[in-house]
Amino acid sequence: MPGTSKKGGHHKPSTSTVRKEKRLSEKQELDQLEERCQQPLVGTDTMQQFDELPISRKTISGLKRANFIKMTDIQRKALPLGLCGKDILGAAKTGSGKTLAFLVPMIEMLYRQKWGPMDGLGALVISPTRELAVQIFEVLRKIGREHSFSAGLIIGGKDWKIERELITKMNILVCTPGRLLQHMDQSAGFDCDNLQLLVLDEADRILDMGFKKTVNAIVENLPRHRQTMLFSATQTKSVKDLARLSLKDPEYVAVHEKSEHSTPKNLSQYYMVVPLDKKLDVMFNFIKTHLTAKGIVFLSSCKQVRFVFETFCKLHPGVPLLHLHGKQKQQKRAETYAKFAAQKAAYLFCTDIAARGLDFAAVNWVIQMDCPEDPETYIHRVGRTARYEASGQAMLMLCPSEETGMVQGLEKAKVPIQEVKLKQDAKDVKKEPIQKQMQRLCFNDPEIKYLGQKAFISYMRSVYLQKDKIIFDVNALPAEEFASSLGLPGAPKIKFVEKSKAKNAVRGNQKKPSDDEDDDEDDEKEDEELLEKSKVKTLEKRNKKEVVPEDDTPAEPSTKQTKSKIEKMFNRKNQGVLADHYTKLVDHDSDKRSRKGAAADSDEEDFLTIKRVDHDLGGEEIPEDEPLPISKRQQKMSKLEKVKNTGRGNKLLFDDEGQAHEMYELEDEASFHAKGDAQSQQKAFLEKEKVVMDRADLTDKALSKEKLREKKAKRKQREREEMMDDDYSDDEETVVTLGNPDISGFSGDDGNSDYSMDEDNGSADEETPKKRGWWQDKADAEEAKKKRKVVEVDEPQTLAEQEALALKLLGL
Ligand SMILES: Nc1ncnc2c1ncn2[C@@H]1O[C@H](COP(=O)(O)OP(=O)(O)OP(=O)(O)O)[C@@H](O)[C@H]1O
Repeated sequence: MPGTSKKGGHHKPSTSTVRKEKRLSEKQELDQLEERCQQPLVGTDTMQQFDELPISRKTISGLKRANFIKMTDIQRKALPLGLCGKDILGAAKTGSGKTLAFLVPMIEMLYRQKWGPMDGLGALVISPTRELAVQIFEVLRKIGREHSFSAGLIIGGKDWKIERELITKMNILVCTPGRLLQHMDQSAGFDCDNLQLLVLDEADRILDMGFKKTVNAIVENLPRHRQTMLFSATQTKSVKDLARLSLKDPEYVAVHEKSEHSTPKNLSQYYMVVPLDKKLDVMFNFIKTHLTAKGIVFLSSCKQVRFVFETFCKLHPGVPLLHLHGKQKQQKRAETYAKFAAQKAAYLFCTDIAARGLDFAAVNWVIQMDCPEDPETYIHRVGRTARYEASGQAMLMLCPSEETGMVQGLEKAKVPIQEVKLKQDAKDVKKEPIQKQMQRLCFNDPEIKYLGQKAFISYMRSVYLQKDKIIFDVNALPAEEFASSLGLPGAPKIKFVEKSKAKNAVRGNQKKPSDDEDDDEDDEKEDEELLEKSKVKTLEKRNKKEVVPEDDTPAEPSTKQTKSKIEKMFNRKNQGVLADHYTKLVDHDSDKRSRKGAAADSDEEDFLTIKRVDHDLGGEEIPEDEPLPISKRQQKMSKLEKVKNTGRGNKLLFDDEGQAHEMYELEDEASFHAKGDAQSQQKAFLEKEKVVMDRADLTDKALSKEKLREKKAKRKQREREEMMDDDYSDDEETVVTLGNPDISGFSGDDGNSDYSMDEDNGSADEETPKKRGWWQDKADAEEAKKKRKVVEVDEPQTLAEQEALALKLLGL
């Protein structure tokens, strides 16, 4: 009988029967799920496990395999609503499991709607950072492993062309706002008209000013009729925000709102008042005394992160150090993320790019070297530890001027934090191992010094640009001491500090600037002015080809005369390099150019510049009373200038006797005529030259042939490599991961689902080796491969061959 085989008298059902049964049970399940989801929610509060909810077997199995059995509070509250298609505003503490609270309803909604390859994009998850997007995508891969949707990760930093092609074939996208909008604008064929569900993770961040325009533009491209979910540990309740997302009667799910604290209960939080110039010392000592810990250290700018990371690495604390910030290339960021996740003991220096959502296992400490801009940022930063049921510790370093304002803010935000005192010996001026070493590093390596100067400036700028002027007072900071602590011979002069001082002097003893609207406007105007002025100044400087002097001169003229010996030596030693560095230091335009390039594929740069619009400082002024030091570079340039002005040189040829001759000397007439008449001489010359030219022509042709051959070989090699890459593209963290096992055929995971296009292919597809699906690990794929054992034989020709084949198939 076709389709059946006989072995030991046992009847095996045919493949089509198995498929029919499977289809039927799937249909029954879908009907039941749909019915349960339509019913009013009763008793869901008491449910403990995922499998008590109307969730498909496939998802439950994915959840189980990832060890998700019991629901967390936010999941218990949000899942029933999400599964019923409600719009949700979800708020719960960091590390409480919000990711599953939106991913499960998302997968289920598409499953219940029998979403297929031809339906296009069904669900969209937007994350503020690439790292968080990757993380969400990984969870989706885990729990959705048994579903057959195609899913893609769109975060920039990868091949645009490939992304553009694949994005049109995805059912689910996890992305960062900038890159998504770019595709909406530029990728023909990418449309979201069918979108059913939109999720904004870390919604308050995505909706804040930095992403405002991008998000508005994205939302304009989405259908109004859809389900929308917003999640964050610090949720937005702004009616305006919700209106622009067109939420329909959203359910506000805030599980920890009534709890006493806004941070995880297993988190111990401390703050320490540390003078600005002692922070590096304290941090380095902390690392040295916690060598077996895993910690995340937050600083306020990329430049500080780089400086502290580079210098600490050179000081060899005895534990791996890593750094993560928005100006790194995507690949580097991904590598750092993976490395830190895998380390048991390590310290990661980072900006707020890592403040939200990142879920590194077993982080013991979160240390905030720089004060966060507000309590929300504090809550997200410390939330990188004490996740789920783990415990953790957090330390906040506050400058004396920041203490009162910040501690009050934290209290208001229900953050339980206690003060620890800095040990007296750390305050002791004589004990400054880091400062001495920093000086040495800066002295020996101009790059480090340059980084130090940039770090200094960017820190001062970040404080200056902070909104909350009660906490952040740039004039209260000990600039000179801070510069010394970085190893710099003096504080780079910064104009905005001067300006701010002057402003305060005018204000006299009036109360400190508050963060009300007017003040903000004032600040913004002032920032814009500064930016414009310094742009003009930088341009003027560049036009004049001015050499910018070494600007280590302290801000105060009195200290200018007392240049230390070390400083003078340093200046001499690194004069050339420094002149170059200083050009870089004031060349903010070029900085911006490079930043522009980076920002093109760096979303978080967008938001990091919101309140911190990158203002040029314009403060690197040339002291009028000092002669300009001339760098080697400039000396060289002036030499060139001199040579230029001396007019064109003459080319001379020297004969065997050493006599100089002009390149073209006129022959005397007699010797010219002695060689024959002019015409025959011309003919002979032309013939001779033709031989030379022909020979050269031949060599050129051979050379170009050789080059063409090489080019062709290289192209072929590249094509071969690309083909190999295509075959294994889902081995690596790609921008777009093929969510479907076979994008061109769109076959389902087992080819049996109701909406699988090739379900009638019978057993033929069983014999075709399948590509590894996006939900499968390598090991899984290998296992599946082993299971699909196929006996390969040549067509039997004789009776004996047919018998042999029959025995082989019967396993005898
Ligand atoms: N039901 C569950 N059972 C076991 N572990 C869970 C469960 N839900 C989530 N987790 C784990 O808890 C950790 C935190 O989850 P998740 O990253 O979703 O938190 P979050 O609320 O989004 O945090 P954040 O606000 O920082 O983004 C993760 O490691 C996740 O694997």
